[in-house]
Amino acid sequence: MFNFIKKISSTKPETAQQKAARDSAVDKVLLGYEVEGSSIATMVTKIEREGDQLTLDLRLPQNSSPERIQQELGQRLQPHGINTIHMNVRLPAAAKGAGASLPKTTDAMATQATPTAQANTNNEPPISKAAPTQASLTAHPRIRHIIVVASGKGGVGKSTTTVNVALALQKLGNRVGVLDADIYGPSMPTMLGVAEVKPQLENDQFVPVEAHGMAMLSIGSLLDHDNTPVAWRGPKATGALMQLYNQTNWPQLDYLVIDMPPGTGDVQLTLAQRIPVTGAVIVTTPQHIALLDAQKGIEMFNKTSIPVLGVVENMALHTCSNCGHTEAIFGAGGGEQISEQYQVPLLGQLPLASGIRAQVDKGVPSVLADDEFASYYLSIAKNIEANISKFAKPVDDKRIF
Ligand SMILES: Nc1ncnc2c1ncn2[C@@H]1O[C@H](COP(=O)(O)OP(=O)(O)OP(=O)(O)O)[C@@H](O)[C@H]1O
Repeated sequence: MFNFIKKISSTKPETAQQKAARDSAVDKVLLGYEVEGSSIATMVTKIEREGDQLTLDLRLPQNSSPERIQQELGQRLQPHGINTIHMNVRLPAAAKGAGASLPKTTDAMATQATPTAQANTNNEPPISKAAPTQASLTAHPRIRHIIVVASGKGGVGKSTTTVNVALALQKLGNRVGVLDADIYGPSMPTMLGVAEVKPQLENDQFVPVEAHGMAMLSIGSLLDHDNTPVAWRGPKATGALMQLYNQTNWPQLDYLVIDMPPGTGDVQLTLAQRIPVTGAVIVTTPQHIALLDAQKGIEMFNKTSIPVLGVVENMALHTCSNCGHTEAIFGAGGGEQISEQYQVPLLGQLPLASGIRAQVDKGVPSVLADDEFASYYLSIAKNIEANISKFAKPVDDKRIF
């Protein structure tokens, strides 16, 4: 694409600690800097830093001004020790003129305060859209449906639901894969009892781990023990997740179920823009605050044109194992209320039961154990299957992974 960048090595080598601190500061600046209402972090396709030199490959929206962005980013990054920013910019077709009309680089640079910034325009055919949209994405050639399981709030039982629903879909006769994209707390390997198994690499492609007949890959397998999830925020996290999706030798699957990180931040938004998702399942508890966050999740999926397949209300009721009394510990009717408000199906309500927790802790989720809770997850899986075909995406057979 753009030719450019001569790397100038920084004078003093950084310690690992300084490097992590500076990388994290850069990520924060990128996350906080918005271009036309979206964080620029969602537009970064490649990021490299060597000392005080930062190189960014960017896909910018049509009406953005690369020059202004360089300058403003430069001002924000200079306090964090970045003195030169190299920007490789791709603009959509209609904005080709805008790119071409950049002031002559040398003059512009001469008038800029340090840090200096260099933009390179692209000789390749420009992409036709500013940011990918769901409508522009075609299905993975070997994966029929991709379902993302999301929650607005952490700790509501999203991963427990993901693993059991995936196993239930398999029990219904489907070939199923699971992608654990929860950078803040990857738990699939433990819940599936394969925490010790590392994925292999074959011809630069990950080979998913076999877990009870499912193909499983977790972001957790890429994190070192001393690499805190915080260091994976922003562009790095998105890049790692896209790598897991793109550079994995996924077998032929009817469903790939993705356990998303909780919340509605940039990582979720980027995934929503780049992975061809058939639909989203939102997990919530009946708690007021969890419901508010679930609403945000639904709205994010609506904005990114991802169909919401439905809502799962987890920890809906608790039955006391001693006296048999049933109580709505986290409130009642929240899932129904959301499903009515947003006109999305209520896929199921799960009880708060120590048995559900105990089974995932053992690495043998309820559906595998075929315990008294398995039928709840099977019913949710059946509800998903009942409607999914109407949201299927067109297949692109030419795509090579
Ligand atoms: N229905 C349930 N009954 C009892 N315990 C449950 C239920 N669902 C989940 N849990 C337990 O609640 C805890 C949180 O669940 P889980 O890790 O699935 O949530 P999460 O939303 O994925 O969390 P995070 O956002 O941290 O990834 C776990 O200990 C899990 O075993």
